[in-house]
Amino acid sequence: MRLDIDDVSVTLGGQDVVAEVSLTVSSGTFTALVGPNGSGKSTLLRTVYRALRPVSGTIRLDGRDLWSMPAAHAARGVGVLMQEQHAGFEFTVAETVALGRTAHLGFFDRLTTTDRAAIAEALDRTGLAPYAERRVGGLSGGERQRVLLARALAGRPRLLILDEPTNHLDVRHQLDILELVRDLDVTVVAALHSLDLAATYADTVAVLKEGRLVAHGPAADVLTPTTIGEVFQVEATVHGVGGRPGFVLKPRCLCPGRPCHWSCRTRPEALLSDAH
Ligand SMILES: Nc1ncnc2c1ncn2[C@@H]1O[C@H](COP(=O)(O)OP(=O)(O)OP(=O)(O)O)[C@@H](O)[C@H]1O
Repeated sequence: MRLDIDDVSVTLGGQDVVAEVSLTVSSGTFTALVGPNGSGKSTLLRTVYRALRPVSGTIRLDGRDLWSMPAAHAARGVGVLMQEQHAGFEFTVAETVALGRTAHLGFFDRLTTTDRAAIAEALDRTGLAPYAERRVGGLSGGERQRVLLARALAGRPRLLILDEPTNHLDVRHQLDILELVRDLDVTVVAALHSLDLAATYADTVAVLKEGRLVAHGPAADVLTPTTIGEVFQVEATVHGVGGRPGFVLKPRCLCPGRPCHWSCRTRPEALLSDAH
């Protein structure tokens, strides 16, 4: 599924949280969304799965306007793994993953053979088949994250929206989840904090700063020391890893000659005050 975000802006609490973002994600490709805390990544993703309506701009899925199509139709095509999403602790893993079929069912419909096959496939892909009858409440944070991914996959989406999918996961499971996602035959847009993971797994990287898209393209073109430095306020050294960039980062200190202070990085204006 091709995703076209065209000139999208979102205002929340009187602030422009996303401003005039245009981004095209080709069918079957993986785009990583990176940017500092509060740069608008989650907000932009929320507009793509119809949790938030932009104040202006359009979002199209395979050329069709997202907000003109029936909600159920949009939900069938788009799988979502949100940040800090709650999985009902009292449900079993299989029951939770089955909820991923909701958009395909009528109100009183029972699960069909197709639904059951999709659920089994999602459990299998995420390595959760042996956990199917366990209660979600008894799982670790990382295992719960995989359950939520399985739930998203059970809907057999053509576009997968992931907001920090590697949260709570150990390094091995971070790699596993991104390998899995990359190898799916779906379009993926994932907010990631790790530049290394973004560079390793994404076909393209989109960089947000203060709600604006400042760069989009292959990681090697986009994640340069200059761009990383300007966007994240860090000193970046970029080195090649198997044709993909890898990064060594250290804080950029703006208070030369004095011991560096947290506020120099978070509030440069504090440098001017006596309090610093
Ligand atoms: N309902 C709201 N009202 C006012 N401001 C909001 C609201 N929701 C989000 N914001 C603000 O919008 C900005 C962008 O938030 P968003 O969650 O999209 O950022 P993010 O890039 O995903 O951040 P993080 O990396 O910390 O998850 C933040 O400054 C946030 O405080």
